[in-house]
Amino acid sequence: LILRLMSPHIRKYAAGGVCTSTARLDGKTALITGANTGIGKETALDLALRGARVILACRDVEKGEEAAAEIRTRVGGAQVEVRELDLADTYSIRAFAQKFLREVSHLHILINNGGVMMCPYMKTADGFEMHLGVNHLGHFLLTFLLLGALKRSAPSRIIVVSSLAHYFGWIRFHDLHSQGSYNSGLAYCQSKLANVLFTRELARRLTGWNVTVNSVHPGTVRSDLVRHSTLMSIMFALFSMFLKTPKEGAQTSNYCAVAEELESITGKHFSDCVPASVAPQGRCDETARKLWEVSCDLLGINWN
Ligand SMILES: NC(=O)c1ccc[n+]([C@@H]2O[C@H](COP(=O)([O-])OP(=O)(O)OC[C@H]3O[C@@H](n4cnc5c(N)ncnc54)[C@H](OP(=O)(O)O)[C@@H]3O)[C@@H](O)[C@H]2O)c1
Repeated sequence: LILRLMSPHIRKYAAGGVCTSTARLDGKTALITGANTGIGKETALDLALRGARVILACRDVEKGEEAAAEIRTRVGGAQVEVRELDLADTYSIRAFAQKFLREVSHLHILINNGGVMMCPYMKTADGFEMHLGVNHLGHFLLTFLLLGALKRSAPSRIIVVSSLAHYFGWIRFHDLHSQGSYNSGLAYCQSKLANVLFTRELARRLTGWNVTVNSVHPGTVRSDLVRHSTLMSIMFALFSMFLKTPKEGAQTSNYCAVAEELESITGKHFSDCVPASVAPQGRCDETARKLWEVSCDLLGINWN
């Protein structure tokens, strides 16, 4: 009863920051990974409402088309399309990028949103541990392949959806793929720390290109992300009142994608639509550079 009475206040507190920018995106192209559900779908909806051409990059095209249809019914004249992208397969990422560059060519907003959390030990098609492979390496390769389009379209923005969980992670260079020991929670945290370090190093390398990159923590959001963990699913169900809705969770990504005052802000971390602190291990340039080199080696790319 007490919780029920307090519910509106709890919800107001849990909702967090709101993106108040009214910026329009007519003529701009935005690409969002993992956009068929959760935070990604709401981010796509917001960008479509602002007039952008929105590309939903999804591993399951059918689910992507359902999300696109929903966006079209909510936004008259929405320019939304679905393209297949499996972040757990570098072949799929390369095929996606090749087709994208051939058919779309310009890209003003890239939102690296798709992700997995606390899944049982699994490997990607290329043999990478799943969290590292999807959440970090998949987006690392995608960004590398699309960077030319982002530079051509500048000013452009990259948003990396990380998490507060990066605070609990460290990069286990000696056992990056958790072959020695595996803890699904730590594997998730490592991948989210990798997102923050990637953002830091990429921002440094993009100086002068008018392409910004920032990472975000969306808040704790009611979504399917916890599907692999029974414990987390129960906790999320019990405390759902304290969690953000996906729409609320999308606010910080939207803010970083459109806010006029962020035009030249890069290499930062945001939460609730304001700058947020980064864990000490996420501020280490040496680790960021080493992770960059290791990622390039794993993916067989030369990104100087
Ligand atoms: N929810 C939270 O509390 C929270 C907190 C902090 C950070 N985040 C981050 O926010 C982002 C979005 O999470 P969410 O809460 O919206 O979760 P979600 O509802 O589970 O959405 C995740 C999206 O990623 C996609 N995805 C998973 N594996 C993929 C792959 N191999 N290739 C392409 N797409 C793939 C999923 O596709 P399918 O539908 O096909 O599985 C889905 O579209 C994630 O990066 C997550 O780490 C979430």
